[in-house]
Amino acid sequence: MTSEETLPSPKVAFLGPLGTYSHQCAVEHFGDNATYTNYPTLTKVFHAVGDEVDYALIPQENTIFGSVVETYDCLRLPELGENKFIRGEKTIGIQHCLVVRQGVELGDVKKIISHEQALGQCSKFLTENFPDAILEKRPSTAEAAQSLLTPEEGFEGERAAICSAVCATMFEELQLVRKVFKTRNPRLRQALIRIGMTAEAEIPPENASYHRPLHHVISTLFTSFGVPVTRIDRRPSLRPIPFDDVYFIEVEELGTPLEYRNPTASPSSVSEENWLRKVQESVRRVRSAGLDATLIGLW
Ligand SMILES: O=C(O)C(=O)Cc1ccccc1
Repeated sequence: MTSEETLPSPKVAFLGPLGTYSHQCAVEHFGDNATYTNYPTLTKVFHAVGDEVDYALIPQENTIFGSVVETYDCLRLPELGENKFIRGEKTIGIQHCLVVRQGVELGDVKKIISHEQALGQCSKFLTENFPDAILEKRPSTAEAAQSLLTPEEGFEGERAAICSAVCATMFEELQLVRKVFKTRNPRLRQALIRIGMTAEAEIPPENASYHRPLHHVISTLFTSFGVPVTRIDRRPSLRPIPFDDVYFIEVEELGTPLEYRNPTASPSSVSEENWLRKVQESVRRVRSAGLDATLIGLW
C-alpha cells in the first residue's frame, strides 16, 4: 500500500471561483490535505458529490439574511438521506467588502453585483450609500468581483462588487473601497455533505446549537395541547445574537373558514372558543418552556 492509499486525500467541492466564502470555509476545514474542485453554482457543487468528489461544503444560512434558497432546493432532493448525507456543519465569519476597478470613483457607480445573500446582507448599507444603483445577483461573490475586470456588454456605467476581504486582495486591478460591516460581522453556516452509507457526524458541533431543533419542541408542545401545527417558517431575529431565530407557527384551523367569518365578531361557537383557548394555552406552555411566544393573528 502506498502512503497515499493509507491516507487518502479527500476530494472536496466548493462554490467557485477561488475567493468565495465557500472556498474559505473548505480550506479552513480540510486544509492542505485535500484536492479541491470548484463549480460555478451551488446546484453543481451538490451534484458533484458522489460521482466526482467525496465532500461538498455549501452555504446553508447566514445570520442576517437567513436561509440560502438554492441550498435548500438541493437539500430537498430525494438523494439526500438516501446516498448523500449532511455529516457536519461549519460556521465562518463574513467580512463583506465593496470593490471597484482601480481608479473608479464611487460617485460613478451605477450597478452593484454580488451573490444574492451578500446583496441581502448589505441591503442597509446599499440603500444608504447607493440608493439609485441597480443591484444584480451573480452566482458567487468572487465571480462578481472577477467579472468587474471585463466590460459588460450593453452597460455603460461603472460597476462595483461585494466580495470577501480575501477575494478583494486577489486581483491587482481591483481596489477595496469600503468594508461593509464596521462592528458586527455576519456569520455563515455551511453544511458538509458527503456521499456515504450512514448519516454519522464527521465534524463535531463547534458549539451547542440549542436553537435548531426548537421547531420540534414548539410543534410538540402545540400538538400535545391538541393544536396541530400545519406550517413552520423561520427567519433570523432582529436581536444582535448570531443564529437567533424567530419561528412562525401556523396551526390547524378549527373554526369557520375565513371567507364565511365576520372579521369583527368575537368567537361564536363553542368549538371556536375551545380552539382559541387551546391556542392560548399552547402559547403559555411555550413561554413556560423559557421561550418568547406571541399570538400574532387569528383567522
Ligand atoms: O458567493 C460566495 O462567496 C458564497 O460562498 C455564497 C454566499 C455568499 C454570501 C453569503 C452566503 C453565501
